[in-house]
Amino acid sequence: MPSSKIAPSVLAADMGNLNHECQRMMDMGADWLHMDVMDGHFVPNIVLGAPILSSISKAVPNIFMDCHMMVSDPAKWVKDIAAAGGKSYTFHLEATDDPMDVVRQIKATGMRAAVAINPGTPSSEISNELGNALDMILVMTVWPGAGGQKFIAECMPKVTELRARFPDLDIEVDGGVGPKTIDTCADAGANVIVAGTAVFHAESPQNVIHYLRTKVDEAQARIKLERESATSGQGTASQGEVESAKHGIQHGRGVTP
Ligand SMILES: O=C(CO)[C@@H](O)[C@H](O)COP(=O)(O)O
Repeated sequence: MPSSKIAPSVLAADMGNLNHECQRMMDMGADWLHMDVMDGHFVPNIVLGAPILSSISKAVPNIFMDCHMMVSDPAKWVKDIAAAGGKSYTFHLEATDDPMDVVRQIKATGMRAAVAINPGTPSSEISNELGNALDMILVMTVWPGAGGQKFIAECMPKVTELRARFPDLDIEVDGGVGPKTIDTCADAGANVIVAGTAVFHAESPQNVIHYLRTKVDEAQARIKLERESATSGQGTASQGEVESAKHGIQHGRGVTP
């Protein structure tokens, strides 16, 4: 069962104080920091880049930079982002005709490899061969390019389909995700949660991070139970079993946060 990971999106941070903002989120319990890199071509905006990421990785110990590359030429930036301290490299399926080659180049640097799909791209575009070569799939729940947009709930069936096909893969959602939309994401099977506005602009980012994590852990326990019931031929897990799985989480048993 993939563990929950909460990744505040730095796009919503105070851009003049990035080192401090990243450290603040680490102190508040973030697992990863989601770094949106935009080239002004794949999307209309220009944000971040390897020199800035390098500076952050030197200033913030133990940071895990989850780099979301909204760029037209994904292979071009692989080595630079790795050298800057990137730990995970997500490129857009829409930006390349040869995703397997980009994955190979990412893996050669030691980074984790991930593919993102836009709201208009069906999950069937991710072949089994590609999915099995990845560490993570990112299902965009807004059109990429800006923070603070409205969550597109119609993307959720893609998360459900991908979770069924790749039970152990990290599946990330990004865009308009926060306390009001986490249930639908978690129930569909997402375990990596990117949240920009909802976390950085919260009165208590710590509480929001904790809430998002709890919702994912509960849903993952339920999904696991349902999968086990289905494979053991016992049918669907009873409501009592689901409740007891949740209880285990609330009391810190059985599930690693
Ligand atoms: O990649 C993107 C937007 O292109 C996201 O990472 C946003 O930055 C998420 O921001 P919120 O919708 O959570 O404010």
